[in-house]
Amino acid sequence: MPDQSDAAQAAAETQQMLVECRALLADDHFVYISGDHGSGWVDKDAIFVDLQRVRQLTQLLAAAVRDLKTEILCGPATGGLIVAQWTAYELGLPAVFAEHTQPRTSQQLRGEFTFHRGYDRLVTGRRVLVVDDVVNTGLSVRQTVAAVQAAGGEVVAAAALVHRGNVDAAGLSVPEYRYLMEYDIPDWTAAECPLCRAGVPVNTRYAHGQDYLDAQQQRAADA
Ligand SMILES: O=P(O)(O)OC[C@H]1O[C@H](OP(=O)(O)OP(=O)(O)O)[C@H](O)[C@@H]1O
Ligand SMILES: O=C(O)c1cc(=O)[nH]c(=O)[nH]1
Repeated sequence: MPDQSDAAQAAAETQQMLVECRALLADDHFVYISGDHGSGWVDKDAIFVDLQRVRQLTQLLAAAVRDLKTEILCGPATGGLIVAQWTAYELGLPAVFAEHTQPRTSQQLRGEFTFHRGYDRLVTGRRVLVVDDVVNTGLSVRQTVAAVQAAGGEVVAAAALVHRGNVDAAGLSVPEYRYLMEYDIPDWTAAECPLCRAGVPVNTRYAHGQDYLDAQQQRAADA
């Protein structure tokens, strides 16, 4: 376990890098992959285009998980895949990814994460670290954990660059959960969203706003 001053230093460095690339968005109306809504968004796409920054962030994450005696890393595609691969490189370990190949439905913005490409065989009997870029409701990590366990892997922990403040290790179904920084911005289920009630337009440039509006239209057409 990294000591507290190292963790505080890593959080400060992470926050500074995310502010520099304008990845921390607030005071708007976003739709998340879980279907929840919120006023903030961690724009990981602004991080991933700068490989020096990805390298620095994943060096910090690697330092935070080095003691876990992991044998292989696994992330949900797409953001988790990128962070899992770069972190694995820093640790000198292999990495695989889970992906959602089922199409989006009018009820769900995406399908479930499962293994393809024979990657299930690479986690069988191994100590696995599940890695995501941002953990919000934890749905993506939980589905990835379930895929690893179904394949006979042992999940030792989950790790992320950014924790949105909504879930803990128990909620992720993992023994330990480590992250570099917390960005705790309000979010709600779609039904309880005060921004919807106030008529604030959904942001369609970032996050999943456009898919949400398309699905709404589809439901109206199906009714
Ligand atoms: O904790 P959760 O509620 O599951 O939310 C977090 C997930 O949402 C994002 O993925 P997203 O589907 O937005 O995009 P991506 O395909 O670019 O990773 C992010 O990369 C995490 O995987
Ligand atoms: O819940 C999500 O989908 C999510 C939230 C967030 O802040 N950033 C992100 O990339 N995904």
